[in-house]
Amino acid sequence: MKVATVSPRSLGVVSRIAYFGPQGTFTEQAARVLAGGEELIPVETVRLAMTAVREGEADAACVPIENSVEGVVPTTLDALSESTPLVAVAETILPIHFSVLTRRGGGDIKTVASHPHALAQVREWVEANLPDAHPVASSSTSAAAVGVLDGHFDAAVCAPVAVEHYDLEVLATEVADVSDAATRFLLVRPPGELPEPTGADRTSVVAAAVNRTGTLAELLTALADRGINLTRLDARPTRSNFGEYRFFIDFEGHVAEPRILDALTALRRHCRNLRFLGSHPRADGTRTTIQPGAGNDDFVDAAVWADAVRKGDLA
Ligand SMILES: O=C(O)C(=O)C[C@]1(C(=O)O)C=C[C@@H](O)C=C1
Repeated sequence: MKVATVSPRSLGVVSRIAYFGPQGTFTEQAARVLAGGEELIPVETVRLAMTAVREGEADAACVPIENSVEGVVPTTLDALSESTPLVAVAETILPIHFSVLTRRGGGDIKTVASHPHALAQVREWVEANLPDAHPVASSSTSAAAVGVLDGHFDAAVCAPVAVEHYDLEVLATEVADVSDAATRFLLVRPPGELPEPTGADRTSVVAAAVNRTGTLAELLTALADRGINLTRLDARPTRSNFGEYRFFIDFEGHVAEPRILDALTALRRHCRNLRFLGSHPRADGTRTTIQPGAGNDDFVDAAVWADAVRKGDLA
């Protein structure tokens, strides 16, 4: 994955950013990239970071959304689809490699703790280098460091900056089973003014489709028919009825474009519920692919033609 960052163009009034902490997480670094001079507020979980925004204690939240090795962060998807809507206004992608931290002068390493996404990215390293250590899940990489300080675990798999916050010893650096691993982070806030389209944008929705034959195919066809390229598709259970799913769909383009607006209205017709999760510039800068006949001008021309036909000016 190409790694780059994008400054949010249109953040409006954002002065307090809640982030998935505590201090020293990768998410804190992402928040620093996205924030500029804003006040950063560490919060224990992804859901609580979004709750802080929903309850007005923060103006925006920085949360991890997907990792190139371990995939999507399920708690982020679930928290985005529940309660009052939040929309993503910016994203950044960070390269991910870890440091392994232990207590100063600590003895045998029997437990190694971290966020499940982090443990999944260092499984081979742990098997090879700490064969007697049990992996233990913690709420975040920094929470694992706190756990080592408190004597709950023997080692923590952390972001390299964690050592600046926690008085621990560095056992290893540059730890990663996949050397070019990366995680994408979002800045989310309540619906309002959206960032300007740049030609290299991403739009996200969560769709609760009607439970009958072919509905997912209908959603995907609505996008394919308009020449819109998908960048991610995930399903999460609705939690209410066994076997019922919500589909999280990311695609190229911005809601300010006629072709994207046309696609959204088509998706809306096929869904029990459709939530818009934002349009913002892509961190990797990849420009939107436009298929022949599916450009914004094509959509505008076609709408003008249809309107003229409706008015009896054309046939
Ligand atoms: O615990 C952290 O440091 C985080 O920021 C979370 C998180 C994740 O959710 O994937 C972020 C990046 C890494 O991939 C590992 C953990």
